[in-house]
Amino acid sequence: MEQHIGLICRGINNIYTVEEKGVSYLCRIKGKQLSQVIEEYNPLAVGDMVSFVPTNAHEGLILDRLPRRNSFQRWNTKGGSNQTVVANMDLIVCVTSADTPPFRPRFIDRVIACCQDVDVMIVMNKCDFPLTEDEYERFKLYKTLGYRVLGVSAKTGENIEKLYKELEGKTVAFVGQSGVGKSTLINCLLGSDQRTSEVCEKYNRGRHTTNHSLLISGPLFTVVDTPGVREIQVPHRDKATLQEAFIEFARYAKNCEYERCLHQDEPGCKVKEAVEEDKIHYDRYESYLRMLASLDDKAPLWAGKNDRSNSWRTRMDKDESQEY
Ligand SMILES: Nc1nc2c(ncn2[C@@H]2O[C@H](COP(=O)(O)OP(=O)(O)OP(=O)(O)O)[C@@H](O)[C@H]2O)c(=O)[nH]1
Ligand SMILES: [Zn+2]
Repeated sequence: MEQHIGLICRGINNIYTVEEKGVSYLCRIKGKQLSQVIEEYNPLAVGDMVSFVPTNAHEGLILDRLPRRNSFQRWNTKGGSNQTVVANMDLIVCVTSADTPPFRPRFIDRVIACCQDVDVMIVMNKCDFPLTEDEYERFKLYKTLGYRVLGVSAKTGENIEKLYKELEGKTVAFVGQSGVGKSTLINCLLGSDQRTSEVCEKYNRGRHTTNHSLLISGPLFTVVDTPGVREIQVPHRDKATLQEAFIEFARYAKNCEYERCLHQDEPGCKVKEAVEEDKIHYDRYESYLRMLASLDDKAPLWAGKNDRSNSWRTRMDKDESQEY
């Protein structure tokens, strides 16, 4: 059988929509498991390229996942493993909102830490609501740190044109807390209500909540709408790599006394010193420490830890809801 290469546009209950040259196939994984992927919550994510064989004009079987260029991963508490939300993007757009839900900078910090080798841009939606001075300062900090930031309103149309320009020619994923307006913004940018109408028809309800990722090809850019989450946790990984998500640490970290300093309580830590001297924003440091602590609780199920009890699960669930 002839092998084809396609792009995963959607995955629901182990059935994946794979697109090749404008033709869609509904595919399952051949043999139910991809041989090379064992340690992850989900073997495939939207944005993955796969090899597959069509079984008829509309269906097929997935054989392999092609190597990923990058990914956006989070910790899946229930599954006790890392979950890839989306792969192979040119840009992750972290959508936040000025109000309802309120601005949560630590959520943004975690989104940044969930990006593996992919650029992130921070978009503040619902700018028709005012920010407090403190919130504004904390938002502006991302710009100072070198991130692209933009305030927009899907409701009034403010800066939508500018956002459009940022996305042109790219494949991007919108991620963020539930209710910040990801789907509304996408509809606004694509000039359609593709996402909302599709879900409304299917479930026959007015207000929709995105419950699975979907890749939508627009005329000038491609966008993935991801399900909103109430909380997000950074994936399990080597603790020493977490500081890569805090770019302002680097210039101080290189002078820390210990080579693998985690900037907690180590003597001669220059990062901590910089925090004390207000050279690093205290809230960002606090954000870092919380994420670092959360890594202690994460031992992936696949790492051979079979001693985890129900009390462990309960603790994790509680931690997640208390993360702010
Ligand atoms: N005031 C105001 N409301 C907005 C704006 N953008 C979206 N909303 C409203 O915010 C609510 C949530 O919007 P959604 O687009 O469903 O949010 P979402 O981020 O896709 O939510 P999930 O699907 O749960 O992830 C809706 O009632 C929108 O009408 C905005 O710019 N200003
Ligand atoms: Zn240090």
